[in-house]
Amino acid sequence: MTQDNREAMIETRDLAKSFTLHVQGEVRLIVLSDINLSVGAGECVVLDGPSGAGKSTLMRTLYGNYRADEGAILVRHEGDRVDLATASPRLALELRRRTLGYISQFLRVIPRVPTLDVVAEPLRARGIDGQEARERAAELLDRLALPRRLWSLSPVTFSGGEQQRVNIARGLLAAHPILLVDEPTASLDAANRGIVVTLLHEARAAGTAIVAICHDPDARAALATRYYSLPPRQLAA
Ligand SMILES: Nc1ncnc2c1ncn2[C@@H]1O[C@H](COP(=O)(O)OP(=O)(O)OP(=O)(O)O)[C@@H](O)[C@H]1O
Repeated sequence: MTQDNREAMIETRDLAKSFTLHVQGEVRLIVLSDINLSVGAGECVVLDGPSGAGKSTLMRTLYGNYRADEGAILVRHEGDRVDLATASPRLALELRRRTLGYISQFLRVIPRVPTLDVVAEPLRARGIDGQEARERAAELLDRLALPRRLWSLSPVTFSGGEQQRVNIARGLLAAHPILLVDEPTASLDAANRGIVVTLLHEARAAGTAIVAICHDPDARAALATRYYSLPPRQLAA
């Protein structure tokens, strides 16, 4: 099934983003222009384009970390269609809590919080009881083969692959209907890559719409239901 015969969960309309380099003579870099991307429930669209094409910039703009210069980011949120490009900070936060998840490549956490609580936090933020949230976090950490002896420790000192699995568990636990995933397998060995691919397949089967950046050829092929090529970039204005 393609995006044409299902309703978009997230859709951009003529999205544009540039950066102005204030300390470098006000040079303006046009990174994204005319981005029209539409992702339906159960799809995984992998972003395509050479290094510097703007894949990470698009992900950050879709999540609202970067403000779009032009265009719309239409997100299906609790039965409504919301434009994240113009949403209030309060609505944007609510969207992130319930609808739009982001699994970034690197873990950023408050020091001293145990791993189990780091993973359980998105459920707690939705008002789910601490015990239940921790039990669900534990199931996912088990599936991701993160040793139990690490669960009571802060992940700040974990290895790259351990941190990545904590990040993935945290990002998947809340089962957001839309998931932005940046290099989900970059730091993982083959066995763990396989587990992550399976978990993302399960999310898709449950109807999650996924946008991913993934350089690893095997993981890309396993994850993608479709590719989106970023249009060629204009040079500085
Ligand atoms: N915060 C920023 N300020 C200024 N320029 C930026 C900023 N973020 C990204 N850029 C520029 O935007 C362009 C696209 O970068 P981006 O990281 O989105 O590319 P990418 O396709 O993800 O590349 P890669 O595959 O190498 O990770 C680059 O030329 C980069 O220098």
